[in-house]
Amino acid sequence: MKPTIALTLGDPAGVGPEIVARICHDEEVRAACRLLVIGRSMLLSAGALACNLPEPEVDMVEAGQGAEIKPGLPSAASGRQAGAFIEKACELCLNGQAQAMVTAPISKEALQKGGYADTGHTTMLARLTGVKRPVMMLAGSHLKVIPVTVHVAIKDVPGLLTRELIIETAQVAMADIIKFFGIKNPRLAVAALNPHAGEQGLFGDEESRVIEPAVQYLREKGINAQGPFSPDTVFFRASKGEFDFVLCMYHDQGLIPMKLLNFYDGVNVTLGLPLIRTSVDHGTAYDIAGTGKARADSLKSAVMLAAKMAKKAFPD
Ligand SMILES: NC(=O)c1ccc[n+]([C@@H]2O[C@H](COP(=O)([O-])OP(=O)(O)OC[C@H]3O[C@@H](n4cnc5c(N)ncnc54)[C@H](O)[C@@H]3O)[C@@H](O)[C@H]2O)c1
Ligand SMILES: N[C@H](C(=O)O)[C@H](O)COP(=O)(O)O
Repeated sequence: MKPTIALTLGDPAGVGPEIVARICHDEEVRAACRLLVIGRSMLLSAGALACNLPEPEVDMVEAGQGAEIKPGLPSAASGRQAGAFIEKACELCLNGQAQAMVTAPISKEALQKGGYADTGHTTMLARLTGVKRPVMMLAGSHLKVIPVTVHVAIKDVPGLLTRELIIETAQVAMADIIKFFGIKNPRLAVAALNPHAGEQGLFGDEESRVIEPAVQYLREKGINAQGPFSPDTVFFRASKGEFDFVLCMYHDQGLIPMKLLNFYDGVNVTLGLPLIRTSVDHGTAYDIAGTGKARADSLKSAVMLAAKMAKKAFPD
């Protein structure tokens, strides 16, 4: 049976309604899964109109309160709706009405203006499902990266990086990667924090103090982790096939190379949840919202991957 995918519209002031409308007309997507769009039908219609597409014929679950939304203008109301769509999709996955959820982009600022304390989907879904350590993975055909610290100020990164956090992040990620992606012994490269991996302590000691002991522990536990490697070359090496995944010490360390190589078809996957969630790798693109210019490739990759993961988790 085709898995049902709960697909949220994202922040309604962003490009979400447009890319969702595009996906609803995609034959390959329709063959791989049953889409269940979560949002407001008026928004989906407006997205289709902006893209010059016919009204999508798709199952829909109405969620959120009605509000006046203007493309390109995020607000408390758009954030509130975006949050309600995520809550509904999560609920449908937890009660078995959907086998996976895929999210169109939201703005963390609008979400917070809308009354949510979360810093994005990842932390919101962790809160809703009672998970302590959700793990973000950005997966592209050339590069797959897993940041250890995520939406935090750069000045806070060294203080947040602990041996335990690195170990837990890697263990959660590897467990789900083995389960969903069928890779038996994933080759995990661990990036250093400092230039040239600290150059033997000349430029910082996080490598010897925190990262090396974590890698050592992971290896003792049977995880094929290597490093810490110089951040300036480890992504090149991984992109050429030497490693399957790179564990990164902070958000931009991993997401810059990943988006540079895979912006249009990259997928954001949340690991460690009791449900399957994938998302686009791009943001709300307010600068082009309402113009019909947004590409739906990343959303298509996210839906196709979610369908594949759901088939693995819920075989016929
Ligand atoms: N999955 C998510 O929910 C997610 C992911 C990343 C960023 N965000 C949020 O999005 C907001 C805006 O972030 P940003 O401006 O840094 O990044 P962005 O990805 O929204 O935009 C960066 C540039 O890429 C272009 N772009 C983005 N998506 C595109 C698409 N599908 N087709 C064509 N061009 C596209 C935009 O027009 C813009 O020029 C922020 O609030 C951020 O937190 C959300
Ligand atoms: N760091 C993610 C990215 O750039 O793709 C992103 O902001 C989305 O985060 P959530 O999945 O937590 O909303």
